[in-house]
Amino acid sequence: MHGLAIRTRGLVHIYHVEGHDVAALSGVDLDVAAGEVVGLLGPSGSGKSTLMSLVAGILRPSAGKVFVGETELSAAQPRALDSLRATEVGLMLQGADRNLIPHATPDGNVRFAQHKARRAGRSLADPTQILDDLGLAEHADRPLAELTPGELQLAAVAVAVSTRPGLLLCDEPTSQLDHAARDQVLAALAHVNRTYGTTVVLVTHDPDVARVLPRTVTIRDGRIGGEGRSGEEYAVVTADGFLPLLGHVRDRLPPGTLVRVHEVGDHFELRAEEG
Ligand SMILES: Nc1ncnc2c1ncn2[C@@H]1O[C@H](COP(=O)(O)OP(=O)(O)OP(=O)(O)O)[C@@H](O)[C@H]1O
Repeated sequence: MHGLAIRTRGLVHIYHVEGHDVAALSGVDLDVAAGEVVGLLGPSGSGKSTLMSLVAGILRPSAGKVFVGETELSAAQPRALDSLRATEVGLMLQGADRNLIPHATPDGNVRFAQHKARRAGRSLADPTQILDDLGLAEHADRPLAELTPGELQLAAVAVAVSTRPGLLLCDEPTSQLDHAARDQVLAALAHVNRTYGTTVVLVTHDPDVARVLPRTVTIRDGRIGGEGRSGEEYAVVTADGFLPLLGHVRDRLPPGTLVRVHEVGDHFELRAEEG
């Protein structure tokens, strides 16, 4: 069991595009424990993919810190980031085909994905075993063109976990799949988490997927806008003491509203000033 924890502090990312800046993340404090399964939710453009790329070490933050396990990615040398990506962090991009070599079989894909780690002297699970674990034993040697979308996504999971990473990041792993295939992919991710202790973070837009996850984190406008625990929504106090309002409350308390915070026994009440 060797899951990796994630910790981000004051994470900011700004893209510079044709002379102007786009702030994709504006201060994200996120803790994911080793061995957790967490869903990242949020509207299109809220910063989910940017956060995944920062945690994967593909992008460097404009400010703030990202830790994966003991490694501070924001301060790591390019070579250390390369090695982390080749062995410790598995990344599944959106769309199975972006994670697979088209002319190789599932078995060939897993072998190729293991190549760098094997050359570095790591002892790795046999590709047959990995594909068997994910229910792809019968398809190991078939051309990808003969596989269903669900089987292709399972092959992408096999590739992403081929070096037994401590952290698996998946960008919309169940989009464009029918319900049966979606459930198979979720079961495969749960299996990887349970069996290897891998920490799993997945981006999803599917409310049915969000509902079955033990924890969800919602990104809104480049910040953590709320968290869900088994379907219940919570606001989260940030490291610097801000409390983002959840959607429906936000609609009723426009910017500039004066709010009193009353301590009433063991709980707090928010009271908006009239007028
Ligand atoms: N390579 C880039 N160059 C410039 N701006 C970008 C780039 N990637 C993302 N952005 C901008 O950063 C913001 C956050 O984008 P990001 O892709 O992280 O959001 P997202 O929540 O993953 O969206 P989606 O659900 O549509 O994938 C958006 O305003 C987006 O336009």
